[in-house]
Amino acid sequence: MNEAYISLGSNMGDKEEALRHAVALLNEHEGIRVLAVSSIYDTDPVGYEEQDVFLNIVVKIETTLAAQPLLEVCQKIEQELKRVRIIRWGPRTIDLDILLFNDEVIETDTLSVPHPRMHERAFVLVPLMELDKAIALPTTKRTISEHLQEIGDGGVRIYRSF
Ligand SMILES: Nc1ncnc2c1ncn2[C@@H]1O[C@H](COP(=O)(O)OP(=O)(O)OP(=O)(O)O)[C@@H](O)[C@H]1O
Ligand SMILES: Nc1nc2c(c(=O)[nH]1)N=C(CO)CN2
Repeated sequence: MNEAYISLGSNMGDKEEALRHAVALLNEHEGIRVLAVSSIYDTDPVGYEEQDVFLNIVVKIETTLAAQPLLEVCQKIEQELKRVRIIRWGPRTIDLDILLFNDEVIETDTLSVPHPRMHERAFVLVPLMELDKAIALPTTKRTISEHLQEIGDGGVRIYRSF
């Protein structure tokens, strides 16, 4: 059995509904069980700033899937939510990123784990910290709380519990 952490973010339409739907779809997959979900956080956009605020969460899962098939499930969920939203209620979006997969370091054309930008993103570290403070990145050998101390909380604030 593998253990993984996935970051989910949404900044269009009914963001909370998109997060809840994506978590339900993950949990409905026969090879995936959602073990824990962080609170929902309100986060200012990082990178391209001329866009709406995000809601972000992190989930902890156990899975019989290897990392690459797990990525494919995440991408299918992204497509599914985009497709449904566009048809029914206009554009919506959701992003799923694999943060950690066991304590493995994976570097392929399609997948980098740990996610290469996770340790510089408060919208990832703050919710992840809620689930597991002590976990260390196999690349930097530093804990989530050490990385968070370095970058600060970035104004990330709790929106509500999941
Ligand atoms: N750990 C990972 N989790 C999810 N996708 C990954 C990961 N590592 C590499 N990728 C690749 O990244 C691509 C997704 O890129 P996308 O344009 O959605 O990036 P983004 O989510 O906007 O930005 P960022 O990667 O900085 O969060 C996927 O096609 C996937 O193959
Ligand atoms: N606050 C926040 N900013 C972002 C996010 C996100 O999920 N939350 N995702 C991005 C691309 O993956 C880029 N910027």
